[in-house]
Parts: sequence; structure tokens; C-alpha cells
Amino acid sequence: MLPETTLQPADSQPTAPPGSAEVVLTLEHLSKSFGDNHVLQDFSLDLHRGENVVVLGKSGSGKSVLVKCIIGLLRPDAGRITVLGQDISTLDHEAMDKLRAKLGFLFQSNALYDSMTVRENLLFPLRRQWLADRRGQEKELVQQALEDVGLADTADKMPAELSGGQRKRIALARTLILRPEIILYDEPTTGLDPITAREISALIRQVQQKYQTAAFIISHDMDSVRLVADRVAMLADGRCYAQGTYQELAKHEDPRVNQFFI
Ligand SMILES: Nc1ncnc2c1ncn2[C@@H]1O[C@H](COP(=O)(O)OP(=O)(O)OP(=O)(O)O)[C@@H](O)[C@H]1O
Repeated sequence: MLPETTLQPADSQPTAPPGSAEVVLTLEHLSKSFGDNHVLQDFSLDLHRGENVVVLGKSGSGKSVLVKCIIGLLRPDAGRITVLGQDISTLDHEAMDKLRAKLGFLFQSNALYDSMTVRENLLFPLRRQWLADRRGQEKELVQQALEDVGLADTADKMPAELSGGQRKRIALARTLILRPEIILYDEPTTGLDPITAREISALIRQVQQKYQTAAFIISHDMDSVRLVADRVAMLADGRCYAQGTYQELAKHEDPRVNQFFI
């Protein structure tokens, strides 16, 4: 795990690295408005290799807009997004698609295909043309991904036969099969009971430690935030209002920050 960061004051500058690890994602001075609704206003944040950063913010503060900007579904009005060294505004459709293959996504909905077995769901992302180098290894990759999430014997099951927590694990396995360098988690524990939520949080840590992936995590579940976050960045007024470790933000003197931790 990376060394703990010191609390950064709210400002509009890109944040200082918490350690010597390579920066894999840089968000610089992002702004995004919908009409008069100025959702992002000079938002800046860095993510380092092997680091878990949780973005915290009230409902409607712009967390999903931020994720959509990172994956290229929305274009910021101003600012720059650099993913694995590439400024995404310069990429054509194909280059963006290739870059997306290095990003893993875990959506709230899990987005599994109900009519496919677990194995078929896991094989689906491998079908892309530029993943041809992994052809012939499919069986091993599926088995490894299922073992990584603790569900080695589910390959022939249908998603409907699995519990909510198991479906979440399978969705994570489908992400891991591409060996992503960065994983974006959208509220990974929402809708799960507290014990299952804790198991998923532990799994997020295990994935980080095993593969040295960086994770950009949106979460409201403070128990999960405490377990998974190396650093917490709070989104308010469209910018990175405060950031630091869980403990640092919990002790923050500004009630807008510490209210999340009560
Ligand atoms: N495509 C869009 N067109 C217009 N407004 C949008 C669009 N997408 C998001 N917004 C607005 O941007 C603001 C931020 O929305 P966003 O979904 O990012 O919030 P959030 O922090 O993810 O909220 P929650 O925690 O409830 O999911 C909201 O006011 C929303 O109405």
C-alpha cells in the first residue's frame, strides 16, 4: 500500500503525489456544465499505480459525471484527462476503445448477461480483436478470474442462480479477466447486506494487492470507504473540496467534510 497522504487543503491545483508511485490517471481543472448547472468547476485529482482513491460527495454533486468524463462518455467543457499517459481528448474512437480495455469497470448494476452462463459472461470481453494475443488461454483466464473472486466452481451457472454478492463477484471477475491497470468502481457495495458489503470491500483490497491495480471508487458506504480507501477525495461545489486519508477527513474541522463520517 502507498504511504499515507497528508491532508491537502482545498485548492484548484492538481494534487501532490502521495508517494513515488507513477500517476496513472490525472484529472486537471475539469469543468462540466449542463446549461446553468455547473456540475464540475475546476476539479483536479491524481490517481497513482496501486492506489485506491474513493470519491465522496453528496447526491447530485457530480460523481457520475466525473466517471463518465473519464471513460469518454461525456466531454468536459474545460480541463484535461490523462489516462495511462494519454490525453483522452486526442484519441480517436479506436484508440479510446483500446485504452478502455486497460480500464476495468464495475457498475452498480453488474451488467451481466442473464442469458449467458458465468463462463460465457467472462469470455465476452476477450472477444475483442486486439486481445487476440490471449487467444488459446481463455480456459485458464476464466478459471483464474473465478478463483480470484472466490467462486471457482460457478463457471456453468447462470447469473440468476447466484446471490447479489456472488453476481457482484462475477462482475468483478469479468473485469479482472482483462487485467486492467485501473478499475472504476461505481458504488460497489450498494444494495448488499452489511456482511456481503464487507466481503466485497475485502475483495477490492485483495485485487489491489494482488495485481497492483489503481482504483477510482465512488461510494456512499462509509464502512466500505474506511476499508478500501488509501485516500478519500471529497467532491463539493464542483471541485476537489478536501482530500486525505479516511482518518484525516473524519477529523476535518469543516462540517461539510466531517458530516460524512459521523
Ligand atoms: N446528461 C445530463 N444532462 C443534464 N444534466 C445532467 C446530465 N448528467 C448529469 N446531470 C446533472 O449533473 C448533476 C450531477 O449528477 P451526477 O449523476 O453526477 O451526481 P452524483 O454525485 O453521481 O449523484 P448520486 O450520488 O445521486 O448518484 C445533477 O444535477 C444531474 O442532474
